[in-house]
Amino acid sequence: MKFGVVVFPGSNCDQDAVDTLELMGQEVVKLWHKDHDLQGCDFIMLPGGFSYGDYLRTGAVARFSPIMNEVIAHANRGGYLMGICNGFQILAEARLVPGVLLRNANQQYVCKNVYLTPQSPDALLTAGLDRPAYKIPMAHGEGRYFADADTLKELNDNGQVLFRYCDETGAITDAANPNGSLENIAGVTNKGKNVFGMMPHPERAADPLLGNTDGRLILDQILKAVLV
Ligand SMILES: NC(=O)CC[C@H](N)C(=O)O
Repeated sequence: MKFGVVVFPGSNCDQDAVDTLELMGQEVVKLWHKDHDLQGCDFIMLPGGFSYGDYLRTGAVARFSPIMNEVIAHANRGGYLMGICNGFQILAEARLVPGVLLRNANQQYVCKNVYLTPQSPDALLTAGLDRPAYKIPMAHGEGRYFADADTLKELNDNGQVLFRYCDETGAITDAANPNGSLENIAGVTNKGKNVFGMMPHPERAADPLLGNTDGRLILDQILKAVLV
């Protein structure tokens, strides 16, 4: 599987994503936001950062970058696409996943480790995860997931919630919700389950040198797509 990591002006987790995917033994190229060529990549990753300085709303400008035409076409063809943090914000702005990311409830940028419990029984990213909780770092100011009641019902009914914030035992509590996200939602997928968005950063917890490899356990799930 060939991976492409899109670089927008203001991306700052693109190299973390590349390093992690290389650590996982994958072929990976960077894709410049002004290009129109996905270079034959099977899996596109939108990395974290502050694309276009987070002006207007996070992800609102990047969503109109030239390469997004091809990224959207790729997703609409059923191609795999994942957005992490700012990448998730861009996916939401592009309406490739349901819902929006609002300013954190405490109005602050929050940077800390959180626990995530996998929810979707049949999404590529979560179906094979068997632990109650994974420790993953988060770092954002606009990560409060929100969707209207109908959308929320649809997400729950279709198994489109990927992760919820929880405590270290996997219990989904208000105290474990770091940003006021609706129903502790930390990540969602689209109806076709080929587009994944999550706020915390698995790629920052994937190298043993960094002392936490829970993120690697999550990202390894992607590789199952090559085996089927
Ligand atoms: N690490 C990130 O991608 C977070 C930055 C993001 N633009 C924010 O909400 O603050």
